[in-house]
Amino acid sequence: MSNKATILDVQELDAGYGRSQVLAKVDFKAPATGGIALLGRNGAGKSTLLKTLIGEIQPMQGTIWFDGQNAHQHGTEWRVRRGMGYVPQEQSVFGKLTVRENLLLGAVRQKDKSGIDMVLDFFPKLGQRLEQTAGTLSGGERKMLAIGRALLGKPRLLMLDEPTEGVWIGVIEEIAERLRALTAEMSVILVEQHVELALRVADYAYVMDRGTMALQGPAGDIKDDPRLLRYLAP
Ligand SMILES: Nc1ncnc2c1ncn2[C@@H]1O[C@H](COP(=O)(O)OP(=O)(O)OP(=O)(O)O)[C@@H](O)[C@H]1O
Repeated sequence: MSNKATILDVQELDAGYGRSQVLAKVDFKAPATGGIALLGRNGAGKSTLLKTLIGEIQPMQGTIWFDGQNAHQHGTEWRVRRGMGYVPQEQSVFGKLTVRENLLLGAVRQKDKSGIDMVLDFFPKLGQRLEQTAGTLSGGERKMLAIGRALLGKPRLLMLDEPTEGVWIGVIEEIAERLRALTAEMSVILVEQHVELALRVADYAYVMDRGTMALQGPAGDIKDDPRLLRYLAP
């Protein structure tokens, strides 16, 4: 990785569910700005890693340094306040509330609501749907709304778990372009099944295999690495 300032530094992380260990000795870093792709076949441990980083899962071992502080002593709220943003894989919008109401909830801690205009500039499609309930949006629009809400928290590290899952190809490109733009301003960690797209958005990539980090390097190198296909094969 380049010598840009590091915002996230994960060392020898073990984590899992109850007694079942999923992650083993995971080392992972993210710079203050730039895109990181997190790849690997189904079940490799990508979502588990993001959930551990945001504090939904307590690590069994290892350290998570975020912004120079040991996040271990702190829960999800501290991490979000300190600048972590997280868009989970599962639906993360309120279906019965309108687009506007969903965004207002994302900005609830801010006195200044101008962040909402910034999100609408960023995803103009949402502006056309402001009074529509989120449950009536297309899959792609819902993903945009979830990303928009996360952006309202003014994250410095944005973690996205499969933001293009179930989204129509035309909208996938729009989301990818937006995420690429965000990498200039913040650290973006992207878990994706669309490998080619992820490697376009990201500058650097990690590939997981059965709970371990199997491969890492600049996105351009990983794209051409013959081992990539092996780690992605079902
Ligand atoms: N809540 C849970 N309780 C127990 N085991 C779980 C739980 N969630 C995930 N696992 C297991 O942890 C392992 C890693 O799952 P994880 O969701 O992190 O993989 P992933 O790489 O994100 O896969 P996908 O691409 O399918 O989302 C899998 O074996 C999975 O069955």
